[in-house]
Amino acid sequence: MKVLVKVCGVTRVEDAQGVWAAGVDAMGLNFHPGSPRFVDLARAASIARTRPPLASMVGVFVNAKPEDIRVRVRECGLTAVQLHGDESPEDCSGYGVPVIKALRVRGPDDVAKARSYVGVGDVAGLLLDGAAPGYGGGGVTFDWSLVKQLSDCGLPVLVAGGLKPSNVAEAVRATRPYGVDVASGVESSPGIKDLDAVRAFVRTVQSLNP
Ligand SMILES: O=C(O)c1ccccc1N[C@@H]1O[C@H](COP(=O)(O)O)[C@@H](O)[C@H]1O
Repeated sequence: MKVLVKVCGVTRVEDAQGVWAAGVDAMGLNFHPGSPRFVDLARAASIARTRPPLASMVGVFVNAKPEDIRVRVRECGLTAVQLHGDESPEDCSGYGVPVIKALRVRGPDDVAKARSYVGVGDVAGLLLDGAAPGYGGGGVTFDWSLVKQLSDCGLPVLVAGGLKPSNVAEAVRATRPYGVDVASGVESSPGIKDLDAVRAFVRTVQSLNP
């Protein structure tokens, strides 16, 4: 199956246009105030208007208030929310769009914990990230061999954390994920996308598709 590409943490309309043109399937808007990729609502809405009709726009949230999430879903036309904090399974519904629950992986127990989100609320996918200090976007990989623990979980699994053009082929071969997600690995500085790197990343993933 085709491996989907999500590029996360776009902060400028011009970057968004270049990212879509590179052929990505999904884009992430980061609503975590602690992130260098944070976008306020007005900026997010203008970036969201660049979304091509069949592409996905995902809002990334960390322990956010449900009403704040719902406002951003509505105002930006988000097609999914990515909950990247300490949200419990009970926190994973009520936004009107599918939820991707992200978990930071230090070892097998964190992957096992991911199973507690399967079949719960609106959880439609799992995302495994490396465990850098902070909540995400830290550019740190994890042990990709752990992904197979979720092979029978019944949900799409995305792999993230420290991916870049030079290692994404290895990650895809090792995990055969539903999708890959990248933030810092395709940037010239935090929040500013390097479109050459985005294109190289997308080309590499596409070259591995059947
Ligand atoms: O990108 C961020 O700053 C961020 C902040 C808080 C939560 C999630 C964040 N991004 C997500 O982190 C992973 C991995 O990012 P990276 O490629 O290692 O930089 C990815 O899923 C982003 O969506």
